[in-house]
Amino acid sequence: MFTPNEISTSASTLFSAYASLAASMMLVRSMANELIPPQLRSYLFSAFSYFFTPLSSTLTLVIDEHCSMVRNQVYDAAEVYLRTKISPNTDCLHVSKTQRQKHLDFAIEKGEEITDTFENLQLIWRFVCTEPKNQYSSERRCYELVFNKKFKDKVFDSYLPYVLLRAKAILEEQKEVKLYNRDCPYGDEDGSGGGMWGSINLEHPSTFDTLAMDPELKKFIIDDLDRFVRRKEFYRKVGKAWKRGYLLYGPPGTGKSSLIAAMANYLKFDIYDLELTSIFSNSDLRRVLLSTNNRSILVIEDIDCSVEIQDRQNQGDEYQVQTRSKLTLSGLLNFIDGLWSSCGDERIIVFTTNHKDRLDPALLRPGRMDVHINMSYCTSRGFKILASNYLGLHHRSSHHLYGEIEGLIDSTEVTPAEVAEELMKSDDANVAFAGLVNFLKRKKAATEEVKEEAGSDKNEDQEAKRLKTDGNVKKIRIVRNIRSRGVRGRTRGR
Ligand SMILES: Nc1ncnc2c1ncn2[C@@H]1O[C@H](COP(=O)(O)OP(=O)(O)OP(=O)(O)O)[C@@H](O)[C@H]1O
Ligand SMILES: [Mg+2]
Repeated sequence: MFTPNEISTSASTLFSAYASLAASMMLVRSMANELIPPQLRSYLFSAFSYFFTPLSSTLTLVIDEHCSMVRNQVYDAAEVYLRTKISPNTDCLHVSKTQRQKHLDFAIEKGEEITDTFENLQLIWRFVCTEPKNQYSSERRCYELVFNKKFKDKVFDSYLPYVLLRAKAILEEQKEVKLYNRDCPYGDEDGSGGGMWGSINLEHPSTFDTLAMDPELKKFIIDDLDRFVRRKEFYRKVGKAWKRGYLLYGPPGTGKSSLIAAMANYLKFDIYDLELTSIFSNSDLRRVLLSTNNRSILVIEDIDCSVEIQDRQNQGDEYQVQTRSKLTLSGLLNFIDGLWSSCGDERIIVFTTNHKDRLDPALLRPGRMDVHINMSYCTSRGFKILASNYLGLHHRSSHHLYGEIEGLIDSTEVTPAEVAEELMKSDDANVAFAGLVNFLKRKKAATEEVKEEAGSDKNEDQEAKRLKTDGNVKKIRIVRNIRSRGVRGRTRGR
């Protein structure tokens, strides 16, 4: 133990030692200033600082907004990722929302810090903005990521890849599916200047849950889409372009367009709705298709009506010259194959038609449209989905007309669109179901009548053929007249 006297003596000794050290330092410094040239002096000073400053235990990564002229993906990912890490300690935030956005966007203010933890490792993110150097340059923005040096490898190998992946997933979740078409060729609604394609948000509410289809077919389509999106490496390995073609065929109102919307909503892929009648040449088509993005669905509706189907092989030279610059179906198919082979990833193309039998065989060739989907008339299994969605009736036992409707639907050619329309007529299940039963009965009767007429026409033709071979033309005319009068009479009488 020291006495107060001893403490005071030691303190004054220490103070005088420090004072003499400081005086000698000043002396050395003033001598150095006189003797050593300024450049050498500054070099010695930095070397001195290097050796005598305590070593920092932290490492700071600077993540700039741009690398050369292009955006830095790590910066963009950090911006998205950090939105989900805003803590109650954050003092200032930027908040924004454009007219088309469904959710609010947050961003931290310059100078703000966000703390993150990853597998017991603590990291600090700091948003830094530096004023432009002159009027020609712009503000420099970057994130600084600060952490303990000894975790450098973990940050590079695990944390940063994790941030990139998380940001991608967050963007996917938030993505608003867009519908592009060429009706407004002066840019999209965000004002981003799409040029060839204008876009609006796809507001189509169709999903696989709302689609009235046989459950097996629905499952097959979902599985096929899932397999397609996860097979990037497979396509690369086998040397095939990463694309998939679907041909949807069936009568109007069976849900072809609804299925396309459901696919887009499921995959979060944008839709490019291509009206081929607005394309006049192959070069036009090339320009338009090259300006579409990856992870999208290119849709060509009513393909049988869109392009004149020409068998080019059978045309003369003159014809070839005339049509060289025009768009033909085979030109379109060859181009799409070529385009996708050279650029573009994760592309889906969908053709729809009401008449599969009228399509060019080139389109149906194996390998061209990978999946052919028959969108058929409504079945009792499809009705189950509609009754559940429209009226909340999930079982046959939930309404006394349910069973009768199922029987009628399975024996009548009625589209899901027609059934849906009847179900929408009232919120009261009794009224809606009674209306549907009436509609189905009328439809069934009309269909049977048409079949009957077709059958009698067929018989008539067969008989006419027989009479013709007998050389009795007069008799043919008589038979025809009698038959047609008979049929008309029956029809009117109903
Ligand atoms: N399979 C279905 N499931 C649920 N709703 C359907 C289905 N099919 C049709 N609908 C209803 O009918 C409407 C019209 O259907 P959609 O436009 O999808 O038919 P489409 O097959 O594309 O007809 P088109 O050949 O005339 O283009 C849809 O908006 C939807 O309300
Ligand atoms: Mg359609």
